[in-house]
Amino acid sequence: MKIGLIGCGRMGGALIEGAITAGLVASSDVLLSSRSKESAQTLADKCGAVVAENNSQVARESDLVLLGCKPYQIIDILNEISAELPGDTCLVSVAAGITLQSMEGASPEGTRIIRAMPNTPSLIGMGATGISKGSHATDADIAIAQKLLGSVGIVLETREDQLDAVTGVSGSGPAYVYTFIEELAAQGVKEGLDADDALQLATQTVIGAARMVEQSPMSPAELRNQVTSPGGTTLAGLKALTDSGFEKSVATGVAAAAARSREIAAES
Ligand SMILES: NC(=O)C1=CN([C@@H]2O[C@H](COP(=O)(O)OP(=O)(O)OC[C@H]3O[C@@H](n4cnc5c(N)ncnc54)[C@H](OP(=O)(O)O)[C@@H]3O)[C@@H](O)[C@H]2O)C=CC1
Ligand SMILES: O=C(O)[C@@H]1CCC=N1
Repeated sequence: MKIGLIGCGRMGGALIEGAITAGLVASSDVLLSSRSKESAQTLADKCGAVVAENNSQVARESDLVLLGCKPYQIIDILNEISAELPGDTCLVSVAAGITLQSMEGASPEGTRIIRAMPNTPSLIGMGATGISKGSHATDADIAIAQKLLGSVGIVLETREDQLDAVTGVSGSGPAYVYTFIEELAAQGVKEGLDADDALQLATQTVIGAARMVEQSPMSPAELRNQVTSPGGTTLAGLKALTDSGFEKSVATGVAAAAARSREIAAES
């Protein structure tokens, strides 16, 4: 199978590197194109893939084309490559908010399209992705997309109308977690820790707690209870967090990202 990537940025690059590293595709069977030759060449130097002349060559010569460009570029790129698609190509888009219907409308009749919402921990094989099937895509296409995206993390198939929620939770989620780690460490410094120590402690705490949720049979609420002694420090910390709107902040953050995803869909 030949895989093409149009748009050699962070997300597309991570997915292609993951697929090659996992042995899903040989690097010589991966074709790359980007707006600038430099981006495509930089990725090719890292993973051994081949730089194409342009987007059209990628469309012509690939069995599966991964669209790794920004949401506002997707429809223009589909218009640019449509005439070159051989007819049995499967397209996989990672663009936030760009619906299957709008992509199908800008592609030749019958084009098989999968819409995906990955996240940047895919760069280290720890991604979380939601995927949805377009009206012409087959179960075999979903299986290939599961393998491609599964080479860099977990993949859940969802309804397309759930992808805005996926974006709010896991697509944008890493940024919320980075902010949390930053704040945890910053206050640790104010409480007397050295900056390096505070960042290490905050980071390991988030990794450890996430692993506990993943590996323990207990719910997050039960795990929280285990940390919280009556009259102790955690209770004091949790009360202050709630009083200053922590849960509400997280909820409004997720809702705003999901709403923005719906807004991009309405604009496209
Ligand atoms: N970053 C994230 O956390 C996530 C991003 N996404 C989605 O992934 C997509 C890419 O985002 P991200 O990787 O962050 O962005 P980047 O800016 O890193 O990558 C976008 C790439 O598209 C290329 N590009 C622009 N115009 C064209 C064109 N006309 N033809 C071919 N390539 C083009 C750019 O090329 P060049 O470098 O040569 O200028 C760039 O490399 C977006 O649609 C986003 O919604 C989805 C989930 C998470
Ligand atoms: O911010 C964005 O639009 C992209 C999509 C999800 C994460 N980053």
